[in-house]
Amino acid sequence: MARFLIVEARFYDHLNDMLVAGAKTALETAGHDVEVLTVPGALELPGAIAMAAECGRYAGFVAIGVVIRGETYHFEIVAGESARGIMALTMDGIAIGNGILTVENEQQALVRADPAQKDKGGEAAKAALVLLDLQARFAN
Ligand SMILES: Nc1c(NC[C@H](O)[C@H](O)[C@H](O)CO)[nH]c(=O)[nH]c1=O
Ligand SMILES: CC(=O)[C@@H](O)COP(=O)(O)O
Repeated sequence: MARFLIVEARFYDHLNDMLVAGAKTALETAGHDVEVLTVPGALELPGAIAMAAECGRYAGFVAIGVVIRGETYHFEIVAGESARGIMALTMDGIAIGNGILTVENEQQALVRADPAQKDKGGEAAKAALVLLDLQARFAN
């Protein structure tokens, strides 16, 4: 049993609730403990995970967020930089599943967030579990 931290960027409440529920179910079904931390937006996710990783309390992380394209270049910044930051932490050996949706509209997000449909929160949690297994396999 390990302790996981779900870090959610709470930008769209109803979509977040579904993504977090899917992630929680996947982790708890696998027998792990879960805590949830909330940050304002997807750009805060990598920094928050980096800070939490420092304390050594968590075996792995799931980043949850929703970025919906607007009218400006902001979408590219938020979508690209949040993914880049999480990938950098992953390359440092931290077990993180990326559950940040980057979509054109709310309908696309709903289908992907819903645990009964694409369940991207659960998918991200399962990715974190795989990375945690790999950490153990390659530890010496
Ligand atoms: N537009 C979206 C954002 N933008 C906010 C940023 O993530 C950040 O919180 C702000 O720039 C302050 O640093 N965040 C999302 O999660 N989703 C969006 O669609
Ligand atoms: C992430 C986005 O594109 C969006 O939330 C911001 O919208 P806008 O580009 O219309 O300011």
